[in-house]
Order: sequence, then structure tokens, then C-alpha cells
Amino acid sequence: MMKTLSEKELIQIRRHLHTIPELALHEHQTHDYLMKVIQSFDQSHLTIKTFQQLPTAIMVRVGGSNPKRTVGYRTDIDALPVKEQTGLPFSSHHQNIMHACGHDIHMTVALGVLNYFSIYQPKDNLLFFFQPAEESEYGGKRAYEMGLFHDEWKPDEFYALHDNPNLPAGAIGCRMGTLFAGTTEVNVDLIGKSGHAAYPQDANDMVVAAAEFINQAQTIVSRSINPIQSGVVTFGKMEAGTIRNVIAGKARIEGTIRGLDQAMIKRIDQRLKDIGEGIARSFNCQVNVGLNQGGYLPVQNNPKLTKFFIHHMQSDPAVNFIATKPAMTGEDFGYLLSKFPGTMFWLGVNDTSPLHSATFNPKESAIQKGVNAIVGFMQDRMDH
Ligand SMILES: CC(=O)N[C@@H](CCC[C@H](N)C(=O)O)C(=O)O
Repeated sequence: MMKTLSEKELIQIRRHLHTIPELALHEHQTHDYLMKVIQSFDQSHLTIKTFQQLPTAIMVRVGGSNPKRTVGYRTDIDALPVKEQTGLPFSSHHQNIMHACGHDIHMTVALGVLNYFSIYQPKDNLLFFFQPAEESEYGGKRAYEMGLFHDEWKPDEFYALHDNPNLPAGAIGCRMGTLFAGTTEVNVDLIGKSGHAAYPQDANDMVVAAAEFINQAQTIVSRSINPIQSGVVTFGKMEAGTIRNVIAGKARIEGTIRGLDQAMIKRIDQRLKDIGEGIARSFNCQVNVGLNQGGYLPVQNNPKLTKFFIHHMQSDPAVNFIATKPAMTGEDFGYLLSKFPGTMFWLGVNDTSPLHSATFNPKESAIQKGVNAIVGFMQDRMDH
């Protein structure tokens, strides 16, 4: 019988994945490395599937010994356009791309769980989904709409984790109900007229119009939503102009809005459209407000399965379970949970740098603890 991957081997895998981060839908090197690792496992009960229409995705089915159901487990595999500044010896080899959201940890934990069940055959069938494009391009929704989950490739229930630097390494966090917000990606294009910096009367300056749009959008959360509820409006990217002495005739702002339910998201979406119309009128320019929710629905945990999950984690003496509050992070697992019942949860990785930062450096001791907690949960689930 093969031996399960040791903690040291898991850490080596994570470090290699950390060196090869790739952006949404371009995770080719990651895909090839994952395939290599998965193919090194005992294949007796495994079936591996790849997809022409979503080429970086991988699904692995573990055939159960006496299956009553198919238990799904998803990991995301993409990274972010962030220039790493951790100074780690295994820093990103890809310029300006980094696993700044910990998907390298997510993938390693999934591999650890898959590796365990490749050796110790589960009772139920298991379905592991290595999903491209979580940070953008909504890979979960794409996979669903492409019909990837069908027949024996359809999970009866679905689980996934996200790492959390604010929780102790290896702790499991979860809650009943909404875990994460829904999000809408916002792209605002402002089109005016460029001209000489010295003759503003002959131009229509989109830097000023964009600044006004951003300022007005900041009043949405403070003035347009119930203070008891929560909403976020963040613009993370802005582009305008070419040189200091040419008035910019175009500007583009990219951002994200978040709310814990769909009504809040719709409300903020509508206010952004209204503000865009107002800016267009007052600056006599064109303002196109593009809003795309993609698959980033609020992450709603299934009541029955989440109750079981939390009860299990609380009862396992090896698990440090922490009840958490809803978070404004988004996740396209929200879309998959709108199609299949399941639970999303946090894995603590204890870091002072937040998610999406260039210095994010999750504690690797979380990996083995995460694997153990999930294996324990799945075994318990398969006994019920
Ligand atoms: C866990 C996490 O950080 N997820 C991302 C998801 C991005 C959603 C979408 N692309 C958007 O920008 O709205 C997050 O930023 O929360």
C-alpha cells in the first residue's frame, strides 16, 4: 500500500505551486503540475477528466466502496496580478503575478485530501474539482453552464474552503447562512474630448469627470443604504491620460461592489447607473457603466449540511473550530452553492498581511491540519 503524502511533501508541493502563479483561465503550468501530482497517486479508484472547453480545469472522481452519494470538493487554482514582495526563497517566478489569495494552499489541501482517499477508499464517491478562474472570469459558473457536472460527475453536495489570515493556523471557521458577500464587477468608461492642457475650454476632461464619479459613488454606502446593513464600493483600478500636458479625453475605472444579499447588490448597481447618468449630463460626456455579477452570488451555506459540518468540527478534539461572522469577500463558489447544497468554510493561516497583499505569507502548518480536518469530516459524513 502506498503511503500518504507527508507534511514535508505537502509543503514542497505548495512551494512549487507558489512559484508558478497564473491568472484566471491561463493556469496551464498549474494544470500540468497538478496532473503530474495526481497521476503519481494510486490510480485504483481514481478517474481523471479534463475538458477541451475549459482546458485548465481538472476533475477527479474517487469511486466509493459502497456509495450512497457523491461528495464534491472544490479548490480554486488561479492567482492575482500582484507583484510579490515577500522575499521568500520560493517567491513567484512569474512577473507581477502572485498567489496572494492563498489558492496555492487551497490546491495543496485538496491534493492532500485526494491523496488520502486514493489510498483509503472512501465509502461514498468523491468528486474533486480543480477550478480555474475564481478571482475573475467566474470559472465555477462557466463549468456549470458548460455542463461539466453531469451523471457520475454531479456532486450531491459540495464543499470548499478559503484561507483566512485572521484565524490561527489550521483553525476551521464557518457559520450558518451567508458566509461571503455577492459581488458585481464594475467597469466605467468615460468618453469626452482630449486637448491641450492650456486650453481646457476646447476639451472635455475625463480625469475630472472620473474623479467626480468616484466621489459621488462613495456616498452610496454612507447615504443610500440602511446603515444596519452592509455594502462595499471599491475602485481598485483607474486609467486616464498619456502625459501631464494633454487633457485626457478618456478614462476607465474598474471596481467591485459587494452586498450580503442580492437586494443590496441590485440597489448599489442601480445607484452606480444613476450616478453615471448624472455625470454624463453634468460633464456633457459619455459614461458607460458596465456591471457584471458573473457567478459571484452571495455564498449561502446549506442549513442541514452546514449544521452537520459545524457539529463535526466542534466535536473533533484535533480541530480548533471558530464561529465566524459574514465577510465581504466574494467567491464564485456562491454560484455552485446556488446549484448544489453544501458548505464553504475558512481555513486559518495566521498572517499579519491581508489577503490580496504583496506580502501575504500564510503559515504552512495550516496545510496538514486542514487536510486532517477535511478527511475527518468526510469520513464522518460518509457514515451518515
Ligand atoms: C476570496 C476573494 O478574495 N475573492 C475575490 C473574488 C472576486 C470577485 C469578483 N472578481 C470581483 O472583483 O467582484 C474577492 O475579491 O473577494
